[in-house]
Amino acid sequence: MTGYNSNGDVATSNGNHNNSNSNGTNGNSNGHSKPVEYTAQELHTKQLPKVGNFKMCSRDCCSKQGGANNKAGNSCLDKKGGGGHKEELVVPTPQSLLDNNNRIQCSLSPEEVRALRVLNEDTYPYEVIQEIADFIVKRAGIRPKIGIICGSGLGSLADIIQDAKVFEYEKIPNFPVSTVEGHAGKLVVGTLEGANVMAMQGRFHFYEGYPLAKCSMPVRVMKLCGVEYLFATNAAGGINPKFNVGDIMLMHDHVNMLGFAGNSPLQGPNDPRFGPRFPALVNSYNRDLINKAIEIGKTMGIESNIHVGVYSCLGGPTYETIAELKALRMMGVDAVGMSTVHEVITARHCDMKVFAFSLITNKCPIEYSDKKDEEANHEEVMAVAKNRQKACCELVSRLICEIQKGS
Ligand SMILES: O=P(O)(O)O[C@@H]1C[C@H](O)[C@@H](CO)O1
Ligand SMILES: Nc1nc2[nH]cnc2c(=O)[nH]1
Repeated sequence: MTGYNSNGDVATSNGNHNNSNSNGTNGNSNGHSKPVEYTAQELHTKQLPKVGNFKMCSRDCCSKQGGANNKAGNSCLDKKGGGGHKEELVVPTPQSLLDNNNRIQCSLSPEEVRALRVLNEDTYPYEVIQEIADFIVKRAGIRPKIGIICGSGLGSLADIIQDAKVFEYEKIPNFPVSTVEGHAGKLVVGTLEGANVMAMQGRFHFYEGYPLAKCSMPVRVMKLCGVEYLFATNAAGGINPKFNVGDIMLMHDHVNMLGFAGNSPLQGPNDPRFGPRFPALVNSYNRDLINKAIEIGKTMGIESNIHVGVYSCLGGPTYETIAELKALRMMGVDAVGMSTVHEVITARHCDMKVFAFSLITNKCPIEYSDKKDEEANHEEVMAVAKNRQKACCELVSRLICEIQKGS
């Protein structure tokens, strides 16, 4: 189980379950095999053994032996030979964790309980975010000024960072894990064009099962690390008929479809140390940076591939129906995706300057058709992103260079 000591070092997170025996169990004295220990992150991911390997230990079975309260150690598991479940990893049922007074038998340390609580809460307390930021800054040895979130297939934006210190999400205490192809799950801290930067190679999406506050929690980590500018990038479908595959749309506004449905990364109690209860979102996208990016596009000779437009985030993971795409177009949306908006809201809430762009990876159809090749798919999204990574990297680094010149 993950815990971390006062130095902020991860105590146990190497994925080795040293306490386990060859069955993957580590029997304890109350008659139940204590399951192999997992880090908080592992509990949340696919790394757990298949359920097929488990044998559930029922209350009936164990109550004959004294149940979870049986301190004598003579449960079904401990029987040598006949009758016991010894051959298989046994996971206690919820009922079997209760003692005779229906109280939960719990042998977790306070750190383990805290890690599990953080894992299960929708929002992160300020103190936990501060701890994550301290963990990163201490190990990176620098305070980043610019935060970059790499969109699907755009992880190479982080590969151009110099003197990079790389943190796997799984090794950062209380950090979620990336589950989507094209999102490596690494935080890269270093320098770019002389600026201290940190980049997320992999973001968190609502459709992965994370609540929005968790999806955008790293933006708050960035803030507490010292980040002033957020660069958010994404792969998106082009709804504006003038957009072509491979074009770049600089975001100047968004339509928050998840917000229309009553979902916000700022839901829940507001912590004024981050920002106000009711933040305004007009002028969320920094005009100065948009204008600079347009100028950079001209000098790169790609002005005809650069647009300024409105992005909308849907929950995903499905791509849109024709009726949805028509509705979005009527609302003034130019490009549609499954991310970024909640990150921008979180960044504006804590007063970061925001620059964001969409790489148009597919043209969204607006007429019904039987043509399979007009349907969006993630392989195409990734392939287009790979093709355009050079232009995206150049745009980002030249814009950072401009920021550096002005500071
Ligand atoms: O993380 P982004 O928004 O770049 O990824 C987009 C949206 C989905 O995650 C995926 C669909 O292909 O690409
Ligand atoms: N929602 C959505 N996300 C995308 N990401 C890349 N392309 C698309 C798309 O067409 N729709």
